[in-house]
Amino acid sequence: MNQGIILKILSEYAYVLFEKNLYECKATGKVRHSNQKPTTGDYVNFEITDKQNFKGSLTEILKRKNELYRPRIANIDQVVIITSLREPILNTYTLNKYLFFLETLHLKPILAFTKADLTNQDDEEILKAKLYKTIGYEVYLINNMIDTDKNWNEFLKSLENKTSVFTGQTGAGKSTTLNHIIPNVSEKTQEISKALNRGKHTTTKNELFIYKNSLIGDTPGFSSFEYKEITKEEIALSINFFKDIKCKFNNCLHINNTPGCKVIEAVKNNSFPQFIYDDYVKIQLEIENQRRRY
Ligand SMILES: Nc1nc2c(ncn2[C@@H]2O[C@H](COP(=O)(O)OP(=O)(O)OP(=O)(O)O)[C@@H](O)[C@H]2O)c(=O)[nH]1
Ligand SMILES: [Zn+2]
Repeated sequence: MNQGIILKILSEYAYVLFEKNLYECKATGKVRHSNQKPTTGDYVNFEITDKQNFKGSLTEILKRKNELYRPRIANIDQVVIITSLREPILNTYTLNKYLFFLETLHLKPILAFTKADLTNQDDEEILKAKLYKTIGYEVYLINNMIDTDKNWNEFLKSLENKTSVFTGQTGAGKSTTLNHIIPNVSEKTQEISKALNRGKHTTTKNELFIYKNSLIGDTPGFSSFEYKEITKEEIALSINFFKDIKCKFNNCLHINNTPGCKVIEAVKNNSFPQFIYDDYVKIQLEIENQRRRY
């Protein structure tokens, strides 16, 4: 019995990483009949059935610590939200939407701002990006046009020994950043596929790539937010920086000028960024309007 991790699923096969090799595994009846479907990121027990051709059979899916549904990836340590500072210009509303969504799922967000080379130090976008640091997030300003610099090395460090998933808007630089971390990532994947005799490499939308002791998943972004299942209260209660402000009202949504609300006070006396608060209010309204439609 061996323990490995599923890097991708293609038709009825799960590709399991074990001791630096990828094994093409089929699920045994026991797994097929359980109500758990093998998922990218799953830790699994499997038996090697053909050592030479790297084939095996899955015998058990181990308990998941968490799971994203779109894309389907399990056991995520952190989600890197990739946002461009320029081209397209910083859109904090989309960023904050991702951020709040992750907080309600209790997934750790990391903020990577790309295209730093297209900005100047005192640009509004840079100042905004840096404000996220002051409210407790890990923030990295990235330039993919040069090989490496201090910021880049720090960003790489944040990925060590973890399973990270990249997400972000179209054009933000997800693929470029992944290729910067793992040069020729698609060719490398192809080599593994060749060893498995599967001829042509097929990419899937939820695949984990290997970087040293880490795994990284590039996703097309949470294409549609599942805000439908999230309540206004859940968001208000999940956001870590609001927890730190400690509003004295238990079920406060921190909106509508609620008298005595500590969050609103923090915004008024500039100890909390106004632009993030404004996006928060917008998102709360959006959820309210969504509800009305049902
Ligand atoms: N100047 C500059 N351009 C960058 C940087 N990072 C990415 N780009 C460019 O931004 C464009 C979009 O990058 P992609 O990596 O394709 O973006 P993506 O997020 O994968 O986009 P989708 O595949 O549509 O989701 C490309 O032309 C990249 O060369 C950067 O740090 N600086
Ligand atoms: Zn409040």
